[in-house]
Amino acid sequence: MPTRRLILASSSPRRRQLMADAGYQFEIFPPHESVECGICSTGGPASLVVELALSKAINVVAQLKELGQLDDQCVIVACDTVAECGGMVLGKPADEAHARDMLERLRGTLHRVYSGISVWRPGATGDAGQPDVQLATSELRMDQISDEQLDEYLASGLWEGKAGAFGYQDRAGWLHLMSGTESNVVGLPMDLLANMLARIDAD
Ligand SMILES: Cc1cn([C@H]2C[C@H](O)[C@@H](COP(=O)(O)OP(=O)(O)OP(=O)(O)O)O2)c(=O)[nH]c1=O
Repeated sequence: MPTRRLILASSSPRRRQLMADAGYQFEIFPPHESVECGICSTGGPASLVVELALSKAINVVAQLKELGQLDDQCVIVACDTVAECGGMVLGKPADEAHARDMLERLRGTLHRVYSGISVWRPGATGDAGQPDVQLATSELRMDQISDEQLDEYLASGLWEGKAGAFGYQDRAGWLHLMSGTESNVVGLPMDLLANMLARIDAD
C-alpha cells in the first residue's frame, strides 16, 4: 500500500460518494467557497475547470499549512465540473429560475460536461512536488423532456448544487452518454484520478 494521506478538497457529496465507492481511504477538507468567485469563463469551459481545480487545491493546501496539518504524506485531490451547451458555460444554478433556464437550454440537445482535476503532493521534492492538473470531457444528449417532467424535476430540488442544474444520477434515461465517462459527468473522473494517483505513488 502506498504511504499517503489522501485529502479530498471538496464539499461535494457526489465526489465523496464516488471516492468511497471506489474504496479509497480519504479525509475531506473543503476549499473556501470564495475560490469560485471572480474566475470567469472567457477562456472557455476547459480552461475554467482546470484553473478552478488548481485554485481549490491551492486554497486547501494553504488552509492545511495554516493549521499545521500539512505533512509530506498529504496528497490533495480537487476537482471542478461545468456543463457547456451551444458555447454557454453552465455552472451551479443560483436559484430555481436559473435552473429552469439551464434545463430549457439543455433539453433535446447535445452538450458537454468538463471536469478539471488536480492531484498534488506538495511535500514531495522536485517535479514530484508540482500539481498535476488534467481535463476530462464527456458528451451527452438530453431527451426532449416535457414541460411536466421539467416542472417535476425543478420541484424535487435535486438540481441544487449541480452544474447545469441536472444530475445525471437523478433521472435514469433522460441523459444519454455519447462519449467520456459517467464519473466525469457526476463530478469526479475516477479513471483519470486512478492514473494520476498511480503516477504520484510511482515517484
Ligand atoms: C453535471 C453534474 C454535476 N454534478 C455535481 C458535481 C459537483 O458537486 C457539482 C459541480 O460543482 P463544482 O463547483 O464542481 O463543485 P462543488 O461546489 O459542488 O464542490 P467543491 O467545489 O467543494 O468540490 O455538480 C452532479 O452531481 N451530477 C451531474 O450530472
